[in-house]
Amino acid sequence: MASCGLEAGAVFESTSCSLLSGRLTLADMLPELSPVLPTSEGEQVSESLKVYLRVRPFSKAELASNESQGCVTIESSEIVALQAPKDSAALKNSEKGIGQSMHKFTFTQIFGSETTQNEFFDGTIKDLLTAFIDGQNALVFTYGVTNAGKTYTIQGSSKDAGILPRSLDLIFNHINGRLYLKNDLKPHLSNDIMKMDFGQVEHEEAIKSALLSTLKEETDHNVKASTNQSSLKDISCLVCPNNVSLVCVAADMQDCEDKMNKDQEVQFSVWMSFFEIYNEYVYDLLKTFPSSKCPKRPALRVYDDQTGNSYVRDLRWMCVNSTEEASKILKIGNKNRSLAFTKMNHQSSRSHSIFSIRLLRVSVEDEPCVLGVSELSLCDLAGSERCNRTQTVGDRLKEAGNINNSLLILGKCIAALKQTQNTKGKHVYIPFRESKLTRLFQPFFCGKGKACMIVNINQCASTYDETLNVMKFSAVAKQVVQTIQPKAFEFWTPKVIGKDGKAINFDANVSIEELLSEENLLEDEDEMDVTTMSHEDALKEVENLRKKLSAERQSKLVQELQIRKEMGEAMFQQMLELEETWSKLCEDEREKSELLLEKRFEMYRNAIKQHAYHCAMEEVEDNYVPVEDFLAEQEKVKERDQRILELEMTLTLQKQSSEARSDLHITEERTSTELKNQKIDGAVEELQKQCREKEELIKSLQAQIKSIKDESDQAISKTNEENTALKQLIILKDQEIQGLQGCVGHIGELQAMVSELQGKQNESGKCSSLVDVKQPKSKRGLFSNFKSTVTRSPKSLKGQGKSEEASTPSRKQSLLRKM
Ligand SMILES: Nc1ncnc2c1ncn2[C@@H]1O[C@H](COP(=O)(O)OP(=O)(O)OP(=O)(O)O)[C@@H](O)[C@H]1O
Repeated sequence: MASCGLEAGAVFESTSCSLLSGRLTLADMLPELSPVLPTSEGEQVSESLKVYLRVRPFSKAELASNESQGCVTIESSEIVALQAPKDSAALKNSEKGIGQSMHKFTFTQIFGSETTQNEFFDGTIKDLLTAFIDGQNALVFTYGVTNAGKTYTIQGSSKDAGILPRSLDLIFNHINGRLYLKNDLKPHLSNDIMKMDFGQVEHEEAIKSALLSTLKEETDHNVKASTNQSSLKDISCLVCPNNVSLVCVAADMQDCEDKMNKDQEVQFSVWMSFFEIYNEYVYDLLKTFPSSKCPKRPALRVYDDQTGNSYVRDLRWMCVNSTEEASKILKIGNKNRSLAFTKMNHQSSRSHSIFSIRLLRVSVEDEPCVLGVSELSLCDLAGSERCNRTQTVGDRLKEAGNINNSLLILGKCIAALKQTQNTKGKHVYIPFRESKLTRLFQPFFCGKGKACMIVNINQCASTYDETLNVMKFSAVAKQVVQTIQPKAFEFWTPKVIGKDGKAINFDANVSIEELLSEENLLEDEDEMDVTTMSHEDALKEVENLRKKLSAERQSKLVQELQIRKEMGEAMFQQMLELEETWSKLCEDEREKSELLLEKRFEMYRNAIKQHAYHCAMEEVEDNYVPVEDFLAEQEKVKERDQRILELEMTLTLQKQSSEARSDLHITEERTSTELKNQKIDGAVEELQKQCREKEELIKSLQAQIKSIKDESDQAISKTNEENTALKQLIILKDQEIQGLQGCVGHIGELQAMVSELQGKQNESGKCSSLVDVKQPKSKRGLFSNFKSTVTRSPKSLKGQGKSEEASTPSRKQSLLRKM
């Protein structure tokens, strides 16, 4: 077997040079690949990029909010029509005469809203999977606005699995008992294989067990149940009772199966990786999430290998032995994905997630030998969206910016690829390296494998404009013709890396295992020597190894410096070229614009001259007079001038005589004015005198008013004081009256008692009658007088004067004493 890996590397090295120059075209790359490819079995195939459309059904909420306005009509299995709804920018533009309100697009195949996951899988990537199992690389990516059903298409729901779990199931069904269980061959870099020793295999197993243990026991059951019963319920139709894949019933797969059966010594090793590109950083989704102490996820870097192909460095590749195991790992990866709640999708993918499967075909006829490796990548792109529609702010806004940027670059690459086809032979810059996503997609678009695009759309009127953009993008993508290099396992043997990281070269007659075992033997010998070595020898050996290491490091450093220098020189050269081109362009432009300016000046100058000439001519025409008329007019003017002179002289004479007369008149007027002024002065003096007298009178009157006012103020304050005293007196009197009124009530009672006693006296005897009669008389008189006093109104009391007031308290006291 030839060491095709190295040859392929050599081919791609020239490609990487093209990349350095920044001008990479399909036309550049593909012919260079052809010499290493066989022409008999595998000729390069050119076909249009397959673009499938899937239309998502309306949700209940969308139907309720009048989103269904008949925007999307599937006319046939390949043609779909889009009609702009009211309020959409497309309709408004078409009303203004920009663009149309109706668009038609063709796709490889269109799947309506009623399409099941199974039908979709069968109609799209099943053939691609056949090629993948057969050794072909493949890329499937979904594209569409947010909430269009991309994740649903790739992963599906717990009840209805998407294309990814179905693909896994199909692959494992196909392998069906031909799994390479040693698991000591691991994918390395972009297309190589690493041979692992027992310890490394055990380490890999431990990592897998640790990862799987993060799913709880309970979850494990659920995954098993859902994978086996629910999610793979539909897939079960793919699997026969005797566990033979139904997919292989297809003619081509049957061929493949026959081929495999012929070669029962071929086994498969399945490896998977899962990572996301979030805000232009690559994160491994299969590495356990960091603790709360260290919440930052470590980002991975994208590198190019010797062949010029990009790969994610330190990405975790996991060996999987069954669909169940793969589903669990997928579930763990999904948990680590960057999802967020947006206005349009409660579980919106904020990153591009790439799930890759590498299938290693291992021949175990005599000794294990890697025949080939193929890769299937399924990419769930983040939604293309307008920031304001999803109401994005803060982190969401940043995410949207990065998402839109990488999708924009993807669009540019696809447009450039299409342009490459139209301008054969011409260099077209394809900006693959401007985003991580396109950098990793590059090999698939450049012949390394088949790419297939799934466009997801919803039918909502509110997202019509974005959907239209997606459709326009897919229309361009559909025109891209892929030139796929035939890469059957037999023709593309990967480079096998030994334990020391160096490539193991082997010829067709020596199996890889033999080579590796030879190397291991040597290593074993070394190891044995070490254990039996004396202390001095061991130290010497260590010293030896240290020297080797430093020499190795130095050579690597020199290599790196060389590469850097070359790259620097290449870039410098490129920059010089660019500068030269630009300065030439600038010079040309300057000359052109100077010429143009000169021409314009000349034009303006001529125009101004002509204008001035025309004006002058018009003026001459307007003012044209015959010579005779002109002379006659001049005569008239002369006569007029003479006449004016005469008149002026007459006027001067008249002025002089009138001035003499006016001088006399002025002298007379002055005399009379002086007399008048004297009279006025006398009158003024008299008036001033009168004014002074009046002012004095006013002053004396003001003094009188002031004194009167003072007096009246005094009187008022006196009266106020008297009033206050009187009011206090009234209050006292009122209090007295109230006291007396209380006494009156008591007196009434006493009177009643007296009259009762009188009655008793009258009855008791005549002898005491004289004494009894005298006493009541005097008492009655006193009380009646007292009563009349107290019942008198306070007003009448006030009227009695101050003398009475003074005697009141003493009277009151005497009364009370009597009582
Ligand atoms: N064909 C379909 N049938 C039924 N439901 C669907 C279908 N496609 C999508 N859905 C549903 O629509 C919703 C949005 O789908 P999904 O999350 O896959 O969108 P998305 O395009 O991945 O969005 P984002 O880009 O924001 O992640 C989900 O609730 C999903 O279950």
